[in-house]
Amino acid sequence: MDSTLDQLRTLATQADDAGRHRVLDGIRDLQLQLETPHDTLSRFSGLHLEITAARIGADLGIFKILTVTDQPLSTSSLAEQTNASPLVLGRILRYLASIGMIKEVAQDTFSASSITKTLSQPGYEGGIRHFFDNIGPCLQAFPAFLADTKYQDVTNSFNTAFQKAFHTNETAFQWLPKHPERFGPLQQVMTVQGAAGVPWFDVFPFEKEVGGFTGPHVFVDVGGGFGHQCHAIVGRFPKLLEGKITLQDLKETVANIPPVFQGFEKMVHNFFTPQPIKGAKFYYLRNILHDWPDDKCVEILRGLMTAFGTDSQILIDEMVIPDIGVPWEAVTIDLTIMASLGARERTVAEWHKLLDTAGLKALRIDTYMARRQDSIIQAIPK
Ligand SMILES: C[S@@+](CC[C@H](N)C(=O)[O-])C[C@H]1O[C@@H](n2cnc3c(N)ncnc32)[C@H](O)[C@@H]1O
Repeated sequence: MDSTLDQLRTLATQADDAGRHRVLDGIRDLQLQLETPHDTLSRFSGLHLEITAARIGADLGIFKILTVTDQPLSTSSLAEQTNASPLVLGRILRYLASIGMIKEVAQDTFSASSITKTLSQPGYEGGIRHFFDNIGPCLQAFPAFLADTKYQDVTNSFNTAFQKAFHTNETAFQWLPKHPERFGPLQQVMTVQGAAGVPWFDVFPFEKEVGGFTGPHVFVDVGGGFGHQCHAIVGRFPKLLEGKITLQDLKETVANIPPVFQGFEKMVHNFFTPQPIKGAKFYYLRNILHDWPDDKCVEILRGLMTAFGTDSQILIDEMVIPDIGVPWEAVTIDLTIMASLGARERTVAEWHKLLDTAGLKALRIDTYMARRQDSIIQAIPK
């Protein structure tokens, strides 16, 4: 048995990303096939608890303490550092160890696993808080929301499970910025979302497409969050981009950008108003259109087109989901944004239709992450 597991581990660690996922998917399928009804029920019983315990671990700073210390710590030492009762903490620690978030190395003694180290970083801690605090209540409200609305398509960002969960008439992106303890984690997790794998500008021929463009604005990251994409691309193409790259987002985002993200101008801009930077080469939208139903996407795209010069184009950085066999990560996001935003992930046909309605056409689609079909859609006027 151990040697079979070792073989699988070797196979996964030596494979490329697609191969590693094939191993992971195989293990997942096998696990489901081997489950008894009791196992299925046990798995269900832990679904909410896993993210709840992660949230408690993050609140107490357990992941950071174990990562920074980088050596085994006893429950009593962790209790002292966190001001938690050793009795409560001990039970939480043994649960976290049982699901691999930390490692149990001896009785009442714990150390950091690779997952602990991941969860100690701001982006992933943001993920814990975002999924627990923002997404959790939406998913709790989702079944009743769908029943109330007779299971009709959810295409109105003012009428989703979000409004039911948070007792508001505002959209998520109107309400969340007024609640920094919830909006900050959303922005943090965006900085690491899709961070694995090849950057998009290694696949899309960025340098060639800039060509002989001489205007003052090469790249505008519209709704770019904390500017992690601006930071990455100016680092790769400093000569092309220094002084010619701008991040735009809501004022609550721009005011809180961590200093680690730098090398670009910052501008407060609401993308439902006309674009103030005229004639840029690229207007870049990453994970923006998947947050909105079609009519709102058309508004955003048309707002950008008011600023177009002769060389301007829009780069849409999104999933292009297949018609069949959509990977579970992609459908997870699809249902999450349906519940919280009234939005959707789109197939290639749906992208073409959306662009056509806005008066655009796709010149090319470059897929840079095969598994989720994360792609750059290069769009120009029809
Ligand atoms: C899903 S996040 C994507 C962030 C970033 N582009 C990325 O891919 O990591 C959506 C972003 O849109 C911003 N946003 C939402 N409504 C906006 C608006 N009306 N104008 C400008 N930005 C907005 C949010 O603040 C957030 O940064």
